[in-house]
Amino acid sequence: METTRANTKDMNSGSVRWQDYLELCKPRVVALMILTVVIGMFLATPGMVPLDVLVLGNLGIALCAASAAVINHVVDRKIDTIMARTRKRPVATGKVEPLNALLFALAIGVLGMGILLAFVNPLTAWLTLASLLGYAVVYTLFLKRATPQNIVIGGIAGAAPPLLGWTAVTGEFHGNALLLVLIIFAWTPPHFWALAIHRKEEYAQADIPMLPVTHGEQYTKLHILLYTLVLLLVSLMPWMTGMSGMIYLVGASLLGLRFLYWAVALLRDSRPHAAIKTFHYSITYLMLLFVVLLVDHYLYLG
Ligand code: HEM
Ligand SMILES: CC(C)=CCC/C(C)=C/CC/C(C)=C/COP(=O)(O)OP(=O)(O)O
Repeated sequence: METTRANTKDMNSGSVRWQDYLELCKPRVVALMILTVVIGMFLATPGMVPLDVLVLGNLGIALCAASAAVINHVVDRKIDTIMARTRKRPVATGKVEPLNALLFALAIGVLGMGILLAFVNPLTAWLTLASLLGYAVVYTLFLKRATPQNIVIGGIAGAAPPLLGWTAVTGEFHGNALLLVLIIFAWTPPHFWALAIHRKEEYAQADIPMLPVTHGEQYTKLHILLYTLVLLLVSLMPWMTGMSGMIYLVGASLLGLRFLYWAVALLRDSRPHAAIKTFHYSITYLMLLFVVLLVDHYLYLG
């Protein structure tokens, strides 16, 4: 038994590659976050974002977000082995030792914070650290295992990136930046619960109290629809407040109505694979919504 475990470990740790460390950083999630950071930066100023803030701000924030993602892999290594979606992750399989992953998280986290403190500003650095701890510690270690509202509360940390971009440029809070945070906050439940419906059995097996497990699929689908309605309303606020113009109004409405279509299809079970399709659409939605915000910012038609 011992020999087998040692052999497996040798086999796994012998083939550690840099791609394993990259995977621990959840690069695609961080990439979308950085898109919202960049757009938060551009919306904060009528002109050009200073190049040093653009490059170093995004680098620092990305390193901290990646650090949080690595810690998430370490904390979740046991439950990750139970779920098919996460079973092959480098720490879960033993390919990367938890201690090595933690040291990696510490290194990139300290580097990210150092960059933000030295070259951006302290407000952005501390808000980024709060998001890092909010996700890696508050959400992953406590909320995820404690309540089906885990992702609603944890969503505050995930929603912060556009605010981080804004403060990186201006050094202060602004209502417009908080509107962008509110959009991602309202988007998170439909984004995640759609996937959680699709993966309900796995979460149940791992004993994680995600909403479809604790309250059933129909209840979750109803809440996805309600949050999608809130999202549609909140996404129109940049236009209502005069922050964005007609291009944004049209874009946000079309994207939001499409989201609503999927939320209704999911509730009525009228399309095959509606849950996973809603999840995929949520990502396209957020990406396009922020692109439209940027286009509108520079081509403002009133
Ligand atoms: C508490 C908040 C959030 C939760 C619980 C959550 C949950 C998840 C989960 C479980 C996945 C599947 C990952 C996988 O298959 O390995 C996922 C994928 C994804 N999430 Fe989220 N998410 C949250 C917030 C965000 C935010 C704020 C963003 C970006 C702004 C984001 C962007 C993405 C992207 C791009 C993917 C696809 C990743 C891929 O294809 O590998 N998520 N999310
Ligand atoms: C500094 C900063 C901006 C930090 C942001 C933190 C961050 C990377 C948030 C990602 C959100 C996310 C993918 C949650 C899923 O975790 P999960 O554990 O529920 O999903 P999993 O089962 O796929 O690991």
